[in-house]
Amino acid sequence: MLKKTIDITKIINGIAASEGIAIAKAFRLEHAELTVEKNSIASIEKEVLRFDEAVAKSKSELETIKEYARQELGDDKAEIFAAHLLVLNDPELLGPIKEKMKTEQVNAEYALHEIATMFVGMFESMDNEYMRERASDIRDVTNRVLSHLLGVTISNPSMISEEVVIIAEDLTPSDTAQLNRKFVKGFTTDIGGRTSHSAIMARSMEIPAVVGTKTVTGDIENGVLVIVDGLDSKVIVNPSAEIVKTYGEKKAAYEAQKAEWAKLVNEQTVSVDGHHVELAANIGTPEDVNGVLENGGEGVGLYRTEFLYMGRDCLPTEEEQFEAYKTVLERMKGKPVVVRTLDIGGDKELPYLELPKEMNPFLGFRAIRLCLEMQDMFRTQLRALLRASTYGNLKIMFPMIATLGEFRQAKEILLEEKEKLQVEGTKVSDNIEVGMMVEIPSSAVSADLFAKEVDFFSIGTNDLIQYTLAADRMNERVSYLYQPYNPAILRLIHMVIQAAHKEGKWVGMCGEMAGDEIAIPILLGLGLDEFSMSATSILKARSQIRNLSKEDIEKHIDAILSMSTAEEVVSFVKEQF
Ligand SMILES: C=C(OP(=O)(O)O)C(=O)O
Ligand SMILES: [Mg+2]
Repeated sequence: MLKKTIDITKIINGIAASEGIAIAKAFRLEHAELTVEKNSIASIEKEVLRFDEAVAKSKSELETIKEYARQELGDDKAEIFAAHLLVLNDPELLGPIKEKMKTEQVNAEYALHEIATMFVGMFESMDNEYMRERASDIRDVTNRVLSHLLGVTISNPSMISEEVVIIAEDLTPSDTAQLNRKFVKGFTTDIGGRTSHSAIMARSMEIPAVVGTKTVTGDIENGVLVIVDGLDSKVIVNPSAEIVKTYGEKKAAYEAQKAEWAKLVNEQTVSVDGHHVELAANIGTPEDVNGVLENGGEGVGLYRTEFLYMGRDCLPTEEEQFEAYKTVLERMKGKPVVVRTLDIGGDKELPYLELPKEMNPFLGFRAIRLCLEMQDMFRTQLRALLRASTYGNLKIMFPMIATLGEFRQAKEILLEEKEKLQVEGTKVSDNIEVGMMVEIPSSAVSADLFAKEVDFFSIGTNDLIQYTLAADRMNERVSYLYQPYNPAILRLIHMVIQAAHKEGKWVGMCGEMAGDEIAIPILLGLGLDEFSMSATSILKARSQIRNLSKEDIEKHIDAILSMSTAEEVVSFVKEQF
């Protein structure tokens, strides 16, 4: 409900979900009130039929939206609706609803609402962001069925035919897929985070978006002028003519800059003084390769394979995994693809493994520790990888290596599976590099020992920072300690690169720090060989590196490594480079 009319300029802060600036009139996307009452039913057969009809209508609508999404957004985005259709075919959801109708003699709306609320609550309470996001899928699908039962029309954002900024509590995946880029210039929501479906889709559609503002629907009326600043995480309501002018300039400058970056799509990443580094992308699914190619990625620096294992109720088979790895390798056409073996645990749970709850999951039974114990699962993944290795330039890396013993054991298992495959007559590439993530301080400190045995390192700063400063990467209350430029982190990175180069090995970085504007000059100066980041950051990073001189930065490296605080490092980099 709208709280008040605003006619003065107001700035609302949120989370930048998609870069860029949008200036247009507000369009409130309101979802119809779906009020559910509990009634007793005389003829259960008729009520079940009414429910089945509502499900059928919802399916047919979803088929239409899926087709629209396929044409406008591509196959991978249309897959979301294929997933919604699966929900509507899922006996684990439909069964309990019908059961409730029958046993309690209640109306379909009530039974649907009760069971859906139970499932949504269950997913939302999971300690895992990916699973929590699935709650919104279930809510989306079941609301569609409910609207048919209640005879209420739900909003249809594809009908928008003038330039607008969408204001919504949240955008469901079906809302987002229906957005026409020609008219929808940006959007802003009360809830959501950077990894919600709507945020991911906004980035792939390149629609500027600020999510998680908490208040936009309470603060913005239809038709009011709104600026969505997806560069600085702000929404400006009722801007003055002067602010509109300033933002018009900021938007033009950003677009001109993007057009400049786009010219670099087929260029090499070479510094002013001729030093080449590789800019690679982090991916989670084979579909993500589209973004890597569109943004001129020189390789895949981190394929997070755990997504293959998530959002399902059993382990993926060797064949399923083989197909996924083969697709990525083939589509990258001989460019390096670093596949990380299963990194489950911590914030990434697999409910079907039914592992006991731990006091400190980030310090617990996760990643390589789990794989070395659950060897059947690990060997299946390694076999799929080895079989796929002949389709491209595969490199395998193990996550969360704390001791040399773990690396040796993991490599040993890999070699055993390779030998078995060869005995069976299956071809396996002979040039697979085997490396490890450096994300635990023990491996960074002892990098000289590891460097003798690995083919490469990839520094995982997301975890390395949390373990070095003992600050949970998910806990906002200790986020002040999550400091990429802390002297301890820079010194560890320096040690790892020095140790690897001494043994003639290459070093990459696949933590978020690799795509960070402040970190890039320092990492270049420290000698990092490969920077792996989200695909949409590649062109910007390439442009930055092409304007830096490695030799120049090297002259300042000792000074940077001697600085006492992260703040000192930041102001020095801003001033110098
Ligand atoms: C890249 C990393 O791995 P993840 O974010 O998947 O833990 C890291 O820890 O830096
Ligand atoms: Mg990690």
